[in-house]
Amino acid sequence: MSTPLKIAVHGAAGRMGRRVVALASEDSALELVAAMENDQHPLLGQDAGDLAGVDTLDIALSSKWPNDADVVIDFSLPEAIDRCIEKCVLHETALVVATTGMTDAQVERLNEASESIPIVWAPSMSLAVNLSMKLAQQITEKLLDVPGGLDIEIIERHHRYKADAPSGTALKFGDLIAEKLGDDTKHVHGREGHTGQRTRNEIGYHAVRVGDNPGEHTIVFGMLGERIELNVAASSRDCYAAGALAAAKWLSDKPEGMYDMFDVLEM
Ligand SMILES: NC(=O)C1=CN([C@@H]2O[C@H](COP(=O)(O)OP(=O)(O)OC[C@H]3O[C@@H](n4cnc5c(N)ncnc54)[C@H](OP(=O)(O)O)[C@@H]3O)[C@@H](O)[C@H]2O)C=CC1
Ligand SMILES: O=C(O)C1=N[C@H](C(=O)O)C[C@H](O)C1
Repeated sequence: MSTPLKIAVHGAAGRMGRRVVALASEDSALELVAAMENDQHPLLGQDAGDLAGVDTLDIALSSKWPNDADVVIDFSLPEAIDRCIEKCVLHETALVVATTGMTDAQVERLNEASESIPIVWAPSMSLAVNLSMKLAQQITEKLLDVPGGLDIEIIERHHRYKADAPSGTALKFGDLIAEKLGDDTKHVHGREGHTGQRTRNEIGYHAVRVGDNPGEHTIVFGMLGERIELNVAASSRDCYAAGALAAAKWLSDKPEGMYDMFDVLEM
């Protein structure tokens, strides 16, 4: 039997962090070596397994950075990401970044970090979402010159607690579709008032926040006379947690560089 991969979870007491800890605890190829949170977190000191609703793992929630992790999996907040990047570079630890809503400056720092450590960065770790992204590109390509023109709108739905809008996934859907539409694509966020007619080259984004929805994206391809709606919806957070763990395993033998879930899933 080979040695388990040592993983640390950053944001371990969060909604996603707890699911990553829970799924990792069931996987003999993985060993949780640290569960990190901010230094003011009220649950510091509690066992990560207990918090995740699985067996006690003897790993206390802590703000201390581990020095024995092979891969850090980050599901935290933009406020927390800078320290995470710094520490991974310092300890030469591979990093899976799932956090969304980062600033351009943070993305730049992440790219710089990828010159010295391997990083997987994706706004959605879900297999179905990443597959849908490829399908959205194919549909766009096929419909580009449809008579009467093509209108693309992205509707995302998430739980009421989500802090960023639109979702990182919606933005990535938009960027990938824009690659097919052309350089003059305009990204339009919501509409209100006397907007005038829709222009040909825009992608509209609409963020819905309702109840406990773990994440749903609908890409509407509207034409004159018919429409396609590509819908991908999570029924639990485990699709993201499982994807992040697969990314950690995939990343463990990779050289420094920036990778995404298309690389992990070989799409
Ligand atoms: N790529 C993907 O597949 C997915 C990405 N996400 C993204 O992951 C992120 C987390 O989502 P979710 O779990 O729902 O959010 P939560 O708010 O439940 O979890 C974030 C956790 O990070 C903690 N945190 C805050 N500051 C720090 C710090 N300095 N160091 C360590 N941890 C810290 C928070 O603590 P506190 O409560 O004290 O603030 C909280 O426990 C979001 O950006 C979300 O969009 C979510 C799902 C899938
Ligand atoms: O905050 C969430 O919950 C999610 N965030 C990610 C995003 O912003 O794209 C991924 C997923 O949709 C769930």
